[in-house]
Amino acid sequence: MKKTAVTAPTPDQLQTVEIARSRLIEQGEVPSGVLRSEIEDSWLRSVNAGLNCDAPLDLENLSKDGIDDLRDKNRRLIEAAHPEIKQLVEYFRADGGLVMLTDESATILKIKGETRHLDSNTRYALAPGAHWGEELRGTNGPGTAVVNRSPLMIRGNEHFLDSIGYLSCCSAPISDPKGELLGVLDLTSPTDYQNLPPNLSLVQQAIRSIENRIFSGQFQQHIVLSVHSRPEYLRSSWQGLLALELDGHIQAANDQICQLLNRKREQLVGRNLEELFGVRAEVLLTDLHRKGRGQLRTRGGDFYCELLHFPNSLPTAYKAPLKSNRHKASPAPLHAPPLSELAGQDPRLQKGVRMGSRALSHELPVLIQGETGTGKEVMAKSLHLDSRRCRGAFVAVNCASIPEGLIESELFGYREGAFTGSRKGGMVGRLEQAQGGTLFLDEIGDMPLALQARLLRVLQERTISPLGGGDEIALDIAVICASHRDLKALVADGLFREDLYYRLNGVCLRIPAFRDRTDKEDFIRYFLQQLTPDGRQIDIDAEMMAQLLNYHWPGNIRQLETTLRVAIAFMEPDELKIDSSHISDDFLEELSGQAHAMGCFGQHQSGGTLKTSELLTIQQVLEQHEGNISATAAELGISRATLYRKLKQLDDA
Ligand SMILES: Nc1ncnc2c1ncn2[C@@H]1O[C@H](COP(=O)(O)OP(=O)(O)OP(=O)(O)O)[C@@H](O)[C@H]1O
Repeated sequence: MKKTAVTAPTPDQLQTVEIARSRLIEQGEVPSGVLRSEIEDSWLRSVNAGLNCDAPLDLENLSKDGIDDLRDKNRRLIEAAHPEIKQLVEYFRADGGLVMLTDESATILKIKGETRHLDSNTRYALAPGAHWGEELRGTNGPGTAVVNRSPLMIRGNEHFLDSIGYLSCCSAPISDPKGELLGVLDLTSPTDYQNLPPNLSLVQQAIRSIENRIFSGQFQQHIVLSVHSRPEYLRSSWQGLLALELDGHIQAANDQICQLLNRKREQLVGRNLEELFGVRAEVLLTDLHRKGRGQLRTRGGDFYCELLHFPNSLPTAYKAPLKSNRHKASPAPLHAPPLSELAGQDPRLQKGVRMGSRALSHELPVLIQGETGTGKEVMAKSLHLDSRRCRGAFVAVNCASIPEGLIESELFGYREGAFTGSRKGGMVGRLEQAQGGTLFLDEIGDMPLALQARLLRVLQERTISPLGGGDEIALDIAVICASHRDLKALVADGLFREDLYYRLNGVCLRIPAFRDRTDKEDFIRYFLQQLTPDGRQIDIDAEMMAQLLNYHWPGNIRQLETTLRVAIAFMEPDELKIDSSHISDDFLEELSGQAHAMGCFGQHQSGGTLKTSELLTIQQVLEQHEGNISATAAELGISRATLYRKLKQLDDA
């Protein structure tokens, strides 16, 4: 998106527009060099299109069927823009703001906000299905933004038509990941010149969030990285985005990353990560899975990056064993291994899934605890598919990733007036979406305290009343929660409500860290088979297997998955055994580094490899948290006292 410098007009400038307008009306010509250049160009185009300033507004809008077709065609855009439109409408309601979304030809798809100040002709012309192309309505926010392909504001009588001279617009184009125009977001309000520049910034920020959402949605089958030169902007609306193939080829880049790297999109797309940043994809991915954050180096400076999305890895072979009629009534097919396969041969996991399954059948909530990447969400899905609610929806909510201000409406929904079947103007919350099925609250430890009280009430009373009032709805859902943080420790620190903890904790399942599973070798072979796309029978060389079994896997199954997928990708079609040539140098170094460390520890310790690997993990997590004891203890799921005790062992070792 091009940058635009905008300021509020001075009284002189406003008078200049008046004079230019008189010239246009009286002499039929646009004076040169008097108006802002984008307005002058647009007025000229309007005159050349044969328009007059007093042309009528009440042109024919699209029929209802036409509007439905248009909305169908633009469904992805409408859904992606929904949260920002809602926020802007709420923010500007008191100022008489109207927020509209148009398609790429400036036809209105959606318009929300205050219309009381509009005259009836304008109200008719500002409705879904009305076309605001510049050739029809002259200079106007959406129409001119479509022509200019850049954000702009149009102040009062800079509009070409006299009849809308009492309005001002802030408009900005929305583009897809290839840079193609999708539509325009526009904020129209009664003329208030002083506030226009900040309003335009808000619209531009909303556009960035919408484009990022479209980007992530479109590249579900790819690796998506969030990139920025400053870590605090990762995962924000300012983030740069790159979509990659597993081998590091860049499939798409958003506007922000082009600006950050000072490159055109075509200089990024189609090239390999290694060419641009000197790092191979598998090395970066290993790093990202291990540390959560990586670095990309360029001559112009270093950039931080985080993994936003890794493609859903469960291949078809993995999805097959589910009973055939389970998904019939599900809103979307859900894939997860059957409980027996999920538990493998590990007795603790086997007991865990038995208890979880029993708890759900007795309508008890299930709490799943385990380090990141151990498979908490997979376990929740498998439990759901094994339960009597398997035909209902499985609705997952990540409490850590929804902004605090939105989590309440996301969970409980809201309504405009009472609900009838149509949900116009309202939103069905995630709790209600899970009706008849299972609600999975991931990272429950990150839920804000105020909302914890509301959730507790819902779980006790089994009813919800969406924001905005209306009838209560009786809930028939199973609830599974998960957290990698030790909820008991959070309760002790006053960060999690004790009553909610006991309410959620019908049964607590602890998924062991991968390093602690007793069936590691079997699982690695089983998983390898599931991940091999073409059904080849791939095996692992004995030395390599020994190293994998000794490794401490801080990223657990998620990290194992990346390692295996990368290894498979680097095998020649006729190769059938994974050895060190298929593993990145970086990871090999880490594997052998650990082997060395294990050897050293082994000489001094009688506790054996489990103990050693535990200490190594502690050391690593401690480093990640820069020595912060509380954070390390929370991540490891142990108390601070236990951590101190274990650190003493580390010193003694
Ligand atoms: N038993 C399993 N079989 C196959 N794949 C699994 C299994 N467990 C986990 N995975 C894979 O490992 C990855 C991480 O799993 P999942 O997201 O369920 O972990 P998590 O514990 O919920 O992680 P986080 O705490 O980071 O949210 C996923 O890609 C998932 O497909």
